[in-house]
Amino acid sequence: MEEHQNLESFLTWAAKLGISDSTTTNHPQHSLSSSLSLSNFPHSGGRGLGAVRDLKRGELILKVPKSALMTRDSVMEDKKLCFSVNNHSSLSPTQILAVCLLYEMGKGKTSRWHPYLMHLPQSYDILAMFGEFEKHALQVDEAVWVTEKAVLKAKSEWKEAQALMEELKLKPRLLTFKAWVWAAATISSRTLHVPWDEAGCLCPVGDLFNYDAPGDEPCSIGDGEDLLSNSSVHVTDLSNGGNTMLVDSEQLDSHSQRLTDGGFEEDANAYCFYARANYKKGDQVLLCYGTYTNLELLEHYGFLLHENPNDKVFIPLEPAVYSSSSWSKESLYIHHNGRPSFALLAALRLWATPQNKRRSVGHLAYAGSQLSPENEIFIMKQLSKICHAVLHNMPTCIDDDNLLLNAIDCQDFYTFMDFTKLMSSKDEIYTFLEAHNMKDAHSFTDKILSKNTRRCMDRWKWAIQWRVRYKKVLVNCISYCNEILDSFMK
Ligand SMILES: C[S@@+](CC[C@H](N)C(=O)[O-])C[C@H]1O[C@@H](n2cnc3c(N)ncnc32)[C@H](O)[C@@H]1O
Repeated sequence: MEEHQNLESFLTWAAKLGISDSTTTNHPQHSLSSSLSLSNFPHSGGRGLGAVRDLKRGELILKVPKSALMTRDSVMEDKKLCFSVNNHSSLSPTQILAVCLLYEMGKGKTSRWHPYLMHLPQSYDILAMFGEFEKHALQVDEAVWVTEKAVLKAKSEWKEAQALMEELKLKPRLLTFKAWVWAAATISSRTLHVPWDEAGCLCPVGDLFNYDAPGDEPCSIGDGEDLLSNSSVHVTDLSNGGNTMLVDSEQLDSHSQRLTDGGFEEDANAYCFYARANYKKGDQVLLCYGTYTNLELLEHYGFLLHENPNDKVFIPLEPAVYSSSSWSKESLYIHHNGRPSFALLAALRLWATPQNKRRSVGHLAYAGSQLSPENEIFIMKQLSKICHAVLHNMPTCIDDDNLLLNAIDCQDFYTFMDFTKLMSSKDEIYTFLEAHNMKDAHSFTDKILSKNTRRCMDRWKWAIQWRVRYKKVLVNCISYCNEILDSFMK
């Protein structure tokens, strides 16, 4: 009830700032009055925006005036903050935005954005906050390494910003690493790209759209993988570790040739959001924040997609594969459907060609052509062998992972243990039970209801879901190789 009232006052506050989903120019009392409504979508993002009527692709559905956006500039209209920030020029734009956010939080009810700040999540499940145990549950070195790097980065950025935060006399609870992680996660998962600030902006109401991957919409440019990855114009400056939600060039509506997602429009002096598809009344209205692999989604947003057309799986390759062609390491991967990337196929074909013949067939390999049946058979066997080896070296198999996912959903100790008994490898589950002091029915029942344990289990679940997707891609790649090999036998 209280939450509902808070929500109402947030949307009334938003309407006063001119945030509106209405296409007419009258000033509604409530920012969501004619196109969208706030709803819960338990299987795709939780809180999100739904269509209150049928929406047409390309239709303007939400407008957030510049004056309502929370940016470094708008927060730094506060003279004291501005003065102090100017003495700390070595901090990055994202670090400064994090300080601005914590500074505004410290103002409590006197903050201009108080109703908005009250609606931000209180905690996040972003990869950087996965604990030691869940990190290892990822099982893939590359993924564990990404997590470790994210934690180290957050720690060093927090330390660098300490002097400024102390100078601003932030309350002790806002000076903690926990508070910093909260601010960094808010920025990582909610900022939108703006052309004038690489840290991006926080956009009240506009940041309630949940994510849809590019590539699924009706007029996408097919699955011309390498073409597609180049056509994604990331407007954000990722070199700064910034991670603003953005719009891809491939989302240009083929009919109207205008963006079907959103962006800041100078003419309107507002952030404008457009329907990216036709929606029926009641559907969730989604936004594409960019092109992400599942690991990147976990790292920056704390979720993954079971069907992610942009997922990529990297496998260990011999150094000679990397040096056999000029393709970058990042382009040598396996697609979500198990197909090797264009570059991986070409690099393998050249690698399997005797060095003195590579020059003469290079043009064919770079054009994506097979070089000979023998060459193709050899590389398919090699690729399949690598995938088998990676799968074999993982501590658990997909069946065990699925049993583990079922066990994690259990609230009852005995059902939990029934699933465990079916697993061939039980180490992970015992380590978890031990670490959380849940080894018998009594302590299990006690702990399973605690918020902290539930959160740890939810994160553990994300980690397992990620590695299941990873393994499935490898299994699909093996099937792909077998299909090609079979076609040569006919
Ligand atoms: C910009 S916010 C979207 C609104 C958010 N659901 C809220 O309650 O404020 C982005 C966050 O929403 C969640 N999210 C967005 N899209 C999702 C999806 N397709 N599946 C699961 N979670 C999603 C993730 O937690 C992500 O970090």
